[in-house]
Amino acid sequence: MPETPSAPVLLADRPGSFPHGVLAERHPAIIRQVREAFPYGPDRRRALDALLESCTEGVIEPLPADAPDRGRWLAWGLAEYAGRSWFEVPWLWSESYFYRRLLDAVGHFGPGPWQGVDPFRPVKLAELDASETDEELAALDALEDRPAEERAQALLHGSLWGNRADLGFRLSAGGDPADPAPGLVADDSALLWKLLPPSGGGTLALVADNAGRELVPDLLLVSHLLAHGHAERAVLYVKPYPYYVSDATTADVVDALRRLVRAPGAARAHGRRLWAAATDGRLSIRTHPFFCAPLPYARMPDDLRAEFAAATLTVLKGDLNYRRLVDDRLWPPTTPFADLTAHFPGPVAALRTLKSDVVCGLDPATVERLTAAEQQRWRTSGTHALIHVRR
Ligand SMILES: O=P(O)(O)OC[C@@]1(O)O[C@H](CO)[C@@H](O)[C@@H]1O
Repeated sequence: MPETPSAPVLLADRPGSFPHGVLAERHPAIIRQVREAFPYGPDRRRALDALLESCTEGVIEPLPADAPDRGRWLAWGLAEYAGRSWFEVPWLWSESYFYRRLLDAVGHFGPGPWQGVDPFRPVKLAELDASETDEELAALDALEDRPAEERAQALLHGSLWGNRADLGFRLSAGGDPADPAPGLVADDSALLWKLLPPSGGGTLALVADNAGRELVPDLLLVSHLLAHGHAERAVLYVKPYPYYVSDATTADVVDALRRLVRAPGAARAHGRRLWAAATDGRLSIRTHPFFCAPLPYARMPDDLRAEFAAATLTVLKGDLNYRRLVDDRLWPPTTPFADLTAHFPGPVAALRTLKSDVVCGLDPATVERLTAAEQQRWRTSGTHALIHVRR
């Protein structure tokens, strides 16, 4: 296979660019949101103010000498980047490290009263308990009398668009026959179903993204795939600690399962099936430090590589996982997904709404249509999505 020519690493050094806006506006807003969401004492508030100063006017600070994962972060690049501007190192690196520093500021790693407290729990619970979630779960009942194949496709789209926190169970029927799933810029779902056929058995690895209204449809998809034999086992990978505001942890999986079990109708049946699958081992929850690493998946450690190699298909959810899977560079959008994921062990799929600049695997006509209609906005507006699969 010809070597894929490289492309520039995405940086946040250009005011007006999307990455710059995330660091310069979104991160300060997140610090303020967290600071107001909890009755933190003066020490934590001072630490949050110091982080605000660092990430807007200052430089990347090292972790405290007693940080439990200091060695890991030094191996991930902290020795090289400490002392430099947040805006001049790879955007993926500085964005990811911001969340590690935020957890430090709120005392998440302890020791102390805030050890283990998720600073994003209020926003996660608000979303999970929102009335929209009730409506979206009620939509499941209308699915029940549809053919299994149609339910599978609708739940796949529910998981895909859940990444936009818009759970709309998009039935493939209805809509414009010419474009049954508006907003999809690439759709390899036919290959996904070839890799996960009904009664195919095997193991699905699903690398989750956000909690709440993305994790619920992810779990519903897993429930269907297990119930209809598309997979004999499912492994749900979540983050080892709170990350990127809404990324799912084990606590969030439990909250989502409880939300399903206490819902009426088909949602409750899914919840009970998933709870049983988790207790008998058909559904495992796993995590790994690398899911909070500021690095592309091409650099994953061997133990995680071996787990994915053993899966029939690994599905990575969301924008951040996509950026890490294909490497956060400004690739030509028509660069083949298979080329950029040749490093990944075993068949791999990405279900992602486009919320940042990186994209690949699009056909030229699609790029031309999108650019003519929206210049470059289609890359970051969250109104488009893709299903990429490489066998
Ligand atoms: O992985 P998710 O949750 O889909 O999205 C995460 C993310 O898109 O949010 C930020 C701004 O949208 C990006 O920097 C980052 O990639």
